[in-house]
Amino acid sequence: MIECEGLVKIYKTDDLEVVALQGLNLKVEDGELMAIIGNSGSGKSTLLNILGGLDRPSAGQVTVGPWDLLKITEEQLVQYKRETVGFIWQNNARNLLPYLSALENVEMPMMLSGKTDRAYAKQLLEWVGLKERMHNKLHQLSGGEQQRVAIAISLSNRPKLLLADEPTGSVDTATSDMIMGIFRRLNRELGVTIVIVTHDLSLAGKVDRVVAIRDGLTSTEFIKRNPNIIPGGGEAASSEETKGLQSSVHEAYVVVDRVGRLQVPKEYLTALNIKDKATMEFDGERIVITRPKTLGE
Ligand SMILES: Nc1ncnc2c1ncn2[C@@H]1O[C@H](COP(=O)(O)OP(=O)(O)OP(=O)(O)O)[C@@H](O)[C@H]1O
Repeated sequence: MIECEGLVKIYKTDDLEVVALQGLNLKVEDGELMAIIGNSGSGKSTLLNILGGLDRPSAGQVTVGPWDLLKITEEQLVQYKRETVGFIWQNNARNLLPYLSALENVEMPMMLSGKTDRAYAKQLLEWVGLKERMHNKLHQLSGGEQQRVAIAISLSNRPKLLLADEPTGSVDTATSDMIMGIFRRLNRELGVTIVIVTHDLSLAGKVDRVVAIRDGLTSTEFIKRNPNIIPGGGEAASSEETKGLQSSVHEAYVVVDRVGRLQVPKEYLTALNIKDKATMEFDGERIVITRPKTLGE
């Protein structure tokens, strides 16, 4: 579904250049329910905005299904956003129309693409648990309910890919669990590929795979353990921001890209006082990285 290779995004302001993504690699299979985690400023939203067609990449490769998002024309981008991808933000108020009912809100994007389907709109609201509230105006609904309307809206044009930026960021735990339950059901029953961006580690246990981003690069991957496999290993990629994921649920892997690059967690380097050089040895089974002994110590 998604393939990013060497994806670069540079934001240019008057006298400053920010490299938000610096050659990121990511592959997401059709029908996956996965999360991207990372600290503030790591590039998560930048990546999601690119995948959602809201922002243009600077270089590298990024494809979503048949669409090449680097080469896509403005016209095709409109079609892509309408047909392929659905988007959910943390704060959806700006995307909802308060003077319309929940049902009318869900029908709005259908109308814009000329395919109104009331029965499907109602079904979506039923799926998100708002069957009884569909005729209520938006302002009569709670924040959590509005968030669920937003999920229904994001699915109104039957997208194959759903992108969610901190979808549980401003709701309580019960609502957050409910939203994750809806995602899982949509994923299992409709086969929608879902990518969630979050800094909330507790969401991680509720998805099949987690990819950690650090400094605009994918650094670590956590894949749900097969319960039949006896736990062991998986310590290789732990770091401060992902420590909570070293649970019995996920197995951790450090991401090695096609040319053999990987990221060493900053705290490992600090602990060993490794700055710009290290010694690497292969002992037949392990690759051992140590502080260089010959460099002026
Ligand atoms: N429009 C922009 N112009 C300039 N710099 C930007 C812009 N958008 C993001 N950045 C910078 O790019 C980097 C990555 O930002 P991004 O919003 O993708 O991070 P994030 O991981 O989503 O963070 P958060 O969790 O705080 O939203 C940051 O250094 C940010 O300051």
